[in-house]
Amino acid sequence: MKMRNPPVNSLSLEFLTELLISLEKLESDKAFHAIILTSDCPGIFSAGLDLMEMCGRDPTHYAEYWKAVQELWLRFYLSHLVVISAINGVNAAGGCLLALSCDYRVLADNPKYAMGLNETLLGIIAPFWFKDTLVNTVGHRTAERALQLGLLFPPAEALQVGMVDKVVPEDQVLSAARSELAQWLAIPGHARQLTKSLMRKPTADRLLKERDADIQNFVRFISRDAIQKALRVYLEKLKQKKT
Ligand SMILES: CC/C=C\C/C=C\CCCC/C=C/C(=O)SCCNC(=O)CCNC(=O)[C@H](O)C(C)(C)COP(=O)(O)OP(=O)(O)OC[C@H]1O[C@@H](n2cnc3c(N)ncnc32)[C@H](O)[C@@H]1OP(=O)(O)O
Repeated sequence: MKMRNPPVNSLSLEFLTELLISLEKLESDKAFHAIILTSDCPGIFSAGLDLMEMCGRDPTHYAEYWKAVQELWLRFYLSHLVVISAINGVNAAGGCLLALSCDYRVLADNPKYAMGLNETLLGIIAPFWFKDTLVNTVGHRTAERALQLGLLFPPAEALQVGMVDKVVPEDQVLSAARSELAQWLAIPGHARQLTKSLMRKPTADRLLKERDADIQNFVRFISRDAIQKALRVYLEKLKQKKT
């Protein structure tokens, strides 16, 4: 699955919906057993959630957007398919969450390709299920420091803290993902799927039990004047980089 939403693969409502539909199609076709998730945007895996969806819109839109973000995470996190990410670019926040929801992560060795949950740098907060997904991957202490400081880890550090499983030269990222896949596909499917569910269901269940409350929290939080201002300032900084 090659993500293509130029220029930065930001996860707009339309793009989230496309990803969700593609994933559902693959999952319902018995011929498919695995997905390699990668990007078609040079140097960028994903810039994360689309800030334009969270800025200057009305509460109904925020609720619809957040429901789609939840849906995509639940679907990826609990997918019965083997999902491996071949991370071939910088990967921030919501994009990093997608990669963390995969079964295995290969990252291209380029110091520009940092990844992490950098929400605090924007003046916003990673929700509990983003946090839980990171804790499940790198452990509590590393997650606490990474989340508070909004750290984006370059490849060597991402590997060292366990945020990715392998770092390879840029031109080998897809072939490394394919080689890894062979090992996962050699395991009897039902045993691997049930084990994945055993490991992940408690984390997913927490959101499933509190989905509506989580949407309401998001809408309340994102609608605050101070948060809207912080997001506008951040977007402005991104645009000013060019001048
Ligand atoms: C109580 C709590 C309850 C609930 C929680 C509440 C709320 C918070 C939850 C929210 C969780 C949020 C998750 C997120 O994912 S937020 C997004 C974080 N992403 C980032 O910080 C990345 C920002 N982007 C960049 O750093 C760079 O763009 C990047 C990816 C390094 C690429 O750099 P470059 O190639 O130089 O490209 P540009 O910066 O020039 O960008 C091109 C173009 O794209 C626009 N853009 C970039 N990122 C985004 C984005 N995430 N959304 C929308 N648009 C984006 C950028 O502004 C440029 O636009 P232009 O019009 O100038 O061409």
